[in-house]
Amino acid sequence: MKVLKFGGTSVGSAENIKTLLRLVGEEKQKNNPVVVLSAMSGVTNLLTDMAEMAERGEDYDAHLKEIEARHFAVIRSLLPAAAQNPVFTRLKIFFNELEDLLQAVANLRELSLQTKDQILSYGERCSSFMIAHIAAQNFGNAIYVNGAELIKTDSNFGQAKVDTELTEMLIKNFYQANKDKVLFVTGFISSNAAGRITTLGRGGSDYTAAVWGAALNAEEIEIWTDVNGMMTADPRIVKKAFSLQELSYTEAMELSYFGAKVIYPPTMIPAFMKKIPIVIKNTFEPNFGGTYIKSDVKASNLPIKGISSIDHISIINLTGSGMVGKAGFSGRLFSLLSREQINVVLITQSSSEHSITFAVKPTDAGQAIALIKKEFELELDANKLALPEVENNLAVLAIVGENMKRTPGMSGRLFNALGRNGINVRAIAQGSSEYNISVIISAADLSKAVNAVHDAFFTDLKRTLNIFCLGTGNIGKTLFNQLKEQMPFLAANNDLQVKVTGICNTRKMIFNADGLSLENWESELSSNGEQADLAEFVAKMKAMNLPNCVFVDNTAAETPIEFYQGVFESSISVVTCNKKGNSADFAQYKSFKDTARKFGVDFYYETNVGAGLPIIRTLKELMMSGDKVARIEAILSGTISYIFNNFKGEAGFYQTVKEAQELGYTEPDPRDDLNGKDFMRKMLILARDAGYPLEAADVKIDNILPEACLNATSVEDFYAELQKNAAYFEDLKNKAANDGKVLRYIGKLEDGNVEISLQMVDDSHPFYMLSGSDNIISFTTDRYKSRPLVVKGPGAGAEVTAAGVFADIINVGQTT
Ligand SMILES: NC(=O)C1=CN([C@@H]2O[C@H](COP(=O)(O)OP(=O)(O)OC[C@H]3O[C@@H](n4cnc5c(N)ncnc54)[C@H](O)[C@@H]3O)[C@@H](O)[C@H]2O)C=CC1
Ligand SMILES: N[C@@H](CC=O)C(=O)O
Ligand code: NA
Repeated sequence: MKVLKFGGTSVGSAENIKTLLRLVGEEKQKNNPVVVLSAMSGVTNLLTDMAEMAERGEDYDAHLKEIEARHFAVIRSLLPAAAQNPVFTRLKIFFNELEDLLQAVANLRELSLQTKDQILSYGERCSSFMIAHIAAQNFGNAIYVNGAELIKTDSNFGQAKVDTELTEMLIKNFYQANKDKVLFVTGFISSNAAGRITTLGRGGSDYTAAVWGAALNAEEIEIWTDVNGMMTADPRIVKKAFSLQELSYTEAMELSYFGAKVIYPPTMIPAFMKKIPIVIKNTFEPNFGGTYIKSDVKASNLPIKGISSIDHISIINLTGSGMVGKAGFSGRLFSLLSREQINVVLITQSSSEHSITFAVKPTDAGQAIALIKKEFELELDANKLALPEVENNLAVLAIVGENMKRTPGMSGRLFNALGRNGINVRAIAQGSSEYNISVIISAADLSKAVNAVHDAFFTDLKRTLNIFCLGTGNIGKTLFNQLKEQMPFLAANNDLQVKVTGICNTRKMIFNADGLSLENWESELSSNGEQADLAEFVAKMKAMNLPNCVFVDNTAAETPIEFYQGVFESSISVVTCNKKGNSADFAQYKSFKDTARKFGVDFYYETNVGAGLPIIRTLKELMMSGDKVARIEAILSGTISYIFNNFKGEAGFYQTVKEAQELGYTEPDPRDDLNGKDFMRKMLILARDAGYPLEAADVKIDNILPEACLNATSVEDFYAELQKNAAYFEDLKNKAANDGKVLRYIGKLEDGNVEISLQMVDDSHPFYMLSGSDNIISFTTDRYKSRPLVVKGPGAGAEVTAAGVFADIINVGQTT
């Protein structure tokens, strides 16, 4: 025999009641179930409001009418006319009684807990009476049971404690006498020895089901609700949360205690005592198999079962020598709070015993402080205790699961996820059972924290990276195309989901926490984007407070650089192809690196040198493993490389530069390539990464341009000067060709000195054979002494650059 409990939504409308009756009908084919019912959804709230309105002398009539109307609509829709009358009559009696009670409250302007319980009881009594009668029409042997008469409690109105022995006897006897019937029992309500109505606490209908299940040794207690059982996290916060198949009673208790409202925590106790499985099912999702809460849970490979949270909490800190070695101190403190019904959510105590921190609901904090001041007046006066301090706007996040006990590294994983996302932990508690680690954090960080922690533990799911991208030009656009094409690959092979959560260029900016569409981002940005404002963009990115964020700079501008520092300080990683950041002052370069390290985030800029070629990475790995760079020789301007590889025969210099620009090799301003500045930046960054604290002025640059070209004040003028100076370039070309040589613009770092020079090299030179926009770099190091380590390949162009940015983004993903 099973006990089936249906919650408010499941009894909330005629349509849903039909579904409920079908489910009960199916169960009845096997055995007559006991059916426990809640009030129709929203009715308990209406009753509470009405009681309080009456107490304040306000008019509650509209609420009463609404309750009546909702029940009567169901009766009219689900009962044939001939069968309606007795139900109408009984419900009208209920409503009259309710009105009398409310009138009494209004007259006295006083609402005791006892009266309130009496008022609330009509929610379950009306729904159960009505549904029992509808069921009787469908399958004959259904009866209404006022559960309040069978569940006996103490007189703690509002949260009564069950007299288990007496209750079990009453339930057993009643069931024995009515075995041939389907019982439709009111949830939530009970009565004390004097027969006055008591209630079992909000959510108490689940508890009623468990009490019945335990009394009758039911085969199962089914809790039918409107969600897919218990999930790994609150699905409103974590989109990727998934339903759990199995949980132990303790795990379910811990998860539901901290937030997950799916089941009322005390429900677990009667079920646990008798080892009766609880199954949570979804009335509206017949294909959902249910969450089983039971004792013989299969071994699971999930490191934790879930993350639960409470979003509003205050903490109270007590410090002082008065606590040291005083065995009775915490006893006095917590019995005082419990006596006054202040629920302590979590406690931590420092090992020096100098301080105790505990968490309470914000509404209890003031009273707790007042009580402490009174109780510890002597200690406070003697300065043995400092005045208690309250901190508000906090939240609790807890990871829960029995596997934690067996697996080392769980707390490391939790704190790493929090730390990388810049979430400050105010207090920590681990239950001695090791089923739960709880942290107190700022309420504003809760959503980010739960998502980050979910990603860190449920690694079989796709991890999410949220990227905020500056620049939609040559590189930015290509990156979006590559991301769009590679999404399925990333999902399948890297378990990674990259969401573009913000885009900004010089004109417009747009945001979407769920990810912007990569199909039509351009039209979205131009039609729905707001006016661009970089400071706003960065501020909004921070305010969105998403986990695992990356700030991607695909511009060639100086202004974004000003924001890097603050971005790192907000625990957001930076990926940039913009060389201007790392090639400005050395102090700034160093500060970026130090700040990223301090805040535990990444700073990747592989494309600063040689576009997607693995140059920065290679140098970093050499340095990290203790190698020392003796010399670097390199061709690092893709543009100039292309020009010298194609400025041959009939080709003119001006045309070849134009081609390089059209192929996407040049900087947005091609003068930066031809005047050597871009190359200088790259050499400077390499030198710095190799350990030399150089400034731009330390790099010696050989000019390849005549004075007039260097002085051009616009790109147009520049091109005009190139044309005018054609003879100069022809001359260079011929000189090299006559000697059987080629022109090469080569950078060199040796003994901390950097120079870039124009050279003519013959075929004995290792840099002779290059084509297209090839870059080449040779590292001579302690380890690569007699034969250098060489990296060579296309070092400019939108595809290879965007691919390099893409790889840097993915790398951030690897370590989050
Ligand atoms: N072309 C290549 O082969 C390589 C390029 N790079 C770097 O890639 C970067 C981008 O180059 P391109 O895409 O060719 O430039 P682009 O001129 O085509 O695009 C630049 C984009 O940045 C935006 N932008 C400029 N200033 C901005 C600001 N203050 N706030 C927001 N957005 C701003 C512009 O609106 C535009 O969308 C440059 O820093 C370049 O050095 C790096 C390696 C190779
Ligand atoms: N304009 C640059 C592009 C890569 O950084 C170049 O020509 O090398
Ligand atoms: Na590179």
